[in-house]
Amino acid sequence: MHEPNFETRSPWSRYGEWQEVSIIPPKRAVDGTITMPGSKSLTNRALIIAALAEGTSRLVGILKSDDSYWCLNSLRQLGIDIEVEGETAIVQGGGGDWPNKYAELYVGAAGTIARFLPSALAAGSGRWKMTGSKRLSERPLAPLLHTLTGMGADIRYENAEGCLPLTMQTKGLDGGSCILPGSLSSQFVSGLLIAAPYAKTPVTVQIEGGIVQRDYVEMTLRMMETFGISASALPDGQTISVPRGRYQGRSLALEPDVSTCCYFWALAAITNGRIRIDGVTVKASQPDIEIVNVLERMGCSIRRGESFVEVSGTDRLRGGFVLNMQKWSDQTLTIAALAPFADAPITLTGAAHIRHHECDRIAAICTELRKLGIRVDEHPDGLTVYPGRPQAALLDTYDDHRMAMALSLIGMKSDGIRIADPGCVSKTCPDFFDRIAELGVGTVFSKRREG
Ligand SMILES: O=C(O)C1=C[C@@H](OP(=O)(O)O)[C@@H](O)[C@H](O)C1
Ligand SMILES: C=C(OP(=O)(O)O)C(=O)O
Repeated sequence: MHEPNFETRSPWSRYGEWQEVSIIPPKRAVDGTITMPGSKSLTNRALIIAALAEGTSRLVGILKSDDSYWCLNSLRQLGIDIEVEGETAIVQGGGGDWPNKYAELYVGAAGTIARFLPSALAAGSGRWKMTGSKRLSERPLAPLLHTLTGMGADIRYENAEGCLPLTMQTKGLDGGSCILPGSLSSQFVSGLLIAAPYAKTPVTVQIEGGIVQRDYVEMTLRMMETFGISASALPDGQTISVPRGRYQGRSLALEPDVSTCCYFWALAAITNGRIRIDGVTVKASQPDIEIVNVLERMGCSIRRGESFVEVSGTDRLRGGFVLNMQKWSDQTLTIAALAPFADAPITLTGAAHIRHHECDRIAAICTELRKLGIRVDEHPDGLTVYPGRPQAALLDTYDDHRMAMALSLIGMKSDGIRIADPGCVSKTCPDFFDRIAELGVGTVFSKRREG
């Protein structure tokens, strides 16, 4: 079993004392109306932009999970005053510089912080050390950091060049034109855009090649606009220009986390139940909302309300299709977990970049599905999953919240599924197992860790 990196678990995490949870299929069809906390992606964008802004921001409906905790904590280390009252964060913006001129920043396992904060740091002046989990230190970051070096940041690497841990000495971003690759992660582009208004000259970002998960860049541009900065993109979307300016503090309500909603809609799909999530619509800015169209194609009934989305399942999910996951690849694991229960194979493509996420997600899901006796073909950019009846097994989660939540779905339909290291869900959904238990799924935690 994969040894978790417990340092990444924040005070907002749960279940850390348990080595395993058994998932027991619900006794009767799941039927519920629920709400979800705020989006991880929107929370961390809003926190960093509010910290850069002039004046006070009030962010309503933040996500309280490891990824947002380490973001908040890093901003506080930089001298930004942030108060959290329930699910609201009140941020006193620093106006584009950081009050503390030296800080040691630990960013956990969060790709969003590792890719969004360095540019924002480089826009100010000071010296900062940034460290993260072992896995985060292996994830791609070099293209962004090299761009920042080209714009004036002095970055020293403790181990491998272009990776965490690092120390940055900065005195403002020079600005100008830069080229960033789009195929590894959309977060490089988002990261540079967030800090771009504070550069000494306007910034133009040119995206090299196709970009994965483009909607997250659109989400960044919309959040910048909310705080008063309008960037402009050429019609092909590959070149984005950002004017100089200063964000202004704002009050805003964040959308619920659609990526987390997907596990609950999938729960309805797989158990032939019904889950309505209030406060979300199919017009959500997050790309994972595409799952409702796919569940519909698989035979589920969808109600697309003015202020809710409801999924009702079916007694046999339909398969027999190929899906390109490039635009919403966080849900590759969810669809792969549903696929054994479909009536024909499902092939997922376009997701080579998820080999660089919290784990090599393509290799990991293939390995775990095979442990269940499910036939899987692994491809460089995805996988094909064949219909089958999952056998009882203890499944590894690779310190990856999405592996844990997706594999749990299998236990909601099949007997004998045990999930290792349930605590890893706290990266984005710390109370995941309590939430499914409230809906009638059995959860039995076992093997208390020592010490
Ligand atoms: O910008 C964001 O908030 C995100 C972008 C995506 O990452 P990549 O573009 O690195 O794949 C996504 O997988 C991640 O969960 C959140
Ligand atoms: C890829 C993910 O996270 P991040 O890149 O933000 O760490 C995710 O949440 O699935």
